[in-house]
Amino acid sequence: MASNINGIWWEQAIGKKQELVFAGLVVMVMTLAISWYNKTVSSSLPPGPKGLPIVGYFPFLGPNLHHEFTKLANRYGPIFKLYLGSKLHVVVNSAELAKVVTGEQDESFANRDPHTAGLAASYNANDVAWAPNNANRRNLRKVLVHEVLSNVNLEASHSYRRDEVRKTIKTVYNKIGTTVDINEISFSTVLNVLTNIVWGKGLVEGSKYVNLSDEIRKVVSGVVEIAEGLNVSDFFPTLARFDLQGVKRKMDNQMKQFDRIFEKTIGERTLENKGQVKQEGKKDFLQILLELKDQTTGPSITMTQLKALVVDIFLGGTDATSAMVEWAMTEILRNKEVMKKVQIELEEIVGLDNIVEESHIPKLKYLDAVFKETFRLHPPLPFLLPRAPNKTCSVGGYTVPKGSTIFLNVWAIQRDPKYWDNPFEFLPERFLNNEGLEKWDYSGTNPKFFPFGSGRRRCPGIPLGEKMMMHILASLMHSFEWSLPEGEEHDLSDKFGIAMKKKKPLVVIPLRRLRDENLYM
Ligand code: HEM
Repeated sequence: MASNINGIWWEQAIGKKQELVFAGLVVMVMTLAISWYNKTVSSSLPPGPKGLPIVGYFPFLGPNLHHEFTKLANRYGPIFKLYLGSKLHVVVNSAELAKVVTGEQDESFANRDPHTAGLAASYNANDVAWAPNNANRRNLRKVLVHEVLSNVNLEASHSYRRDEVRKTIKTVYNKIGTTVDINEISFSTVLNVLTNIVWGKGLVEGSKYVNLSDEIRKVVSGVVEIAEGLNVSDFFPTLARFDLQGVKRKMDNQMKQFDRIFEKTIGERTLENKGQVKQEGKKDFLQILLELKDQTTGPSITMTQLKALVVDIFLGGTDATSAMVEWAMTEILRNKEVMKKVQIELEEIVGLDNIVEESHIPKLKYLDAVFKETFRLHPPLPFLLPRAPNKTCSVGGYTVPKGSTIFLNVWAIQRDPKYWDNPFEFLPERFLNNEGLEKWDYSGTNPKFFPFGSGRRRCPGIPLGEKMMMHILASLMHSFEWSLPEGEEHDLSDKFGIAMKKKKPLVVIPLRRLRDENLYM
């Protein structure tokens, strides 16, 4: 019995030993596999600067990320990586590789990884800009492009844009001889245009007309200010739930203000619509969206998507459009030859006894080239909106892991001497002379020039943005002569943000240009 027990014990001991050896072998193989994986995968990651433990490359970066990344591109080449906190970022700096990301592999790269502020400002990515590339987003984008921003709707809403531009010209006329902040007046004009296009006549509370633009201006400015701040949680996702800097809390508060405006306007409109037969013809965006929400056949949207889409329109439309008017005007005023050509074109196409109408815009070829050259040198989103691949991909022979943050450095590409002669000179003619040889438009099909993005995530607001910025700038240049206050000089310094703006705002003095005073009324 004892020997039997001993035998069993021995067999068990041998069995245990074999298990231990086996377990040891498994651990060894796994360790080797992990180290092999780490070695091969990390060595196949793009090159890039080494950072510090935990914080990564953060401490070495200045506030103007587009300048910093372009310096790194000169050192590490067309694609480089860097860790910011614990997150891997990959920066693409050549037209060839941008084409791979937004063309050949666009489907994999068409996702976003929204930061805390973006998520809170988009009703949890229920919008177009921050949503992952799923069926909901594709449906909503179709609604935005084909239903809301269709040619017919844009045409139907042209009087809103005309009225607001006329009001701005009148305001500037009343300030003749004094200073005008170009970004400020452009931002107001765009915001008023968008408020009118979205809400039509606005809101009547009791018997009082409520000016929605003022309320929306406060919220849009608040949202932009919060989103522009650096949020540590975005770079250390494990800390996100603590909301250390209160970014989520502050953004949620701003969004409550948006929501309050929505509740009031949607409530009032729903009451108005009750019992009314659906009207065809001129409708504001709110009406179009409410009808889609109630639609039982064809494309439809939820109430949350409706609100998120309206927020996208305000946030996407205002800052970038007004920044572009300011940059373009700065470049015109500091390049006397360009200014002369812009004025001659306006005299020929519009005439000094007339005001600029939207119908003139397609004929203003030189001004169009001025805008393109301005977009080349001062793209308002120098890295577009960051993307995040939904699977591990290979770009330029390097591994780009799933979920990493991708910056497409359009700022560097559009100034690269490899693609552009005299890249730092402001030469609108380059967009005219090459006609027929190269396609220059905002569609993103030319990988050397894609300030509105490219591929599935390209900006859907191009037709509206283009109409607004051309109309505002053409009207300002046609109606007034402009000069800097005495002793001031033009300054091209920029400041990275939601939209890249001038560091020093363009503040200039208008003088009357048109003969007939009535044209300013
Ligand atoms: C001059 C004015 C504008 C500029 C420079 C601009 C620029 C951009 C850029 C660079 C992107 C990112 C594209 C990418 O990641 O590939 C974008 C996306 C977007 N823009 Fe614009 N935009 C302008 C006007 C507008 C307007 C007027 C609207 C709305 C009516 C709008 C709505 C959007 C939306 C919803 C997205 C997200 C698209 C997506 O992720 O699928 N933008 N815009």
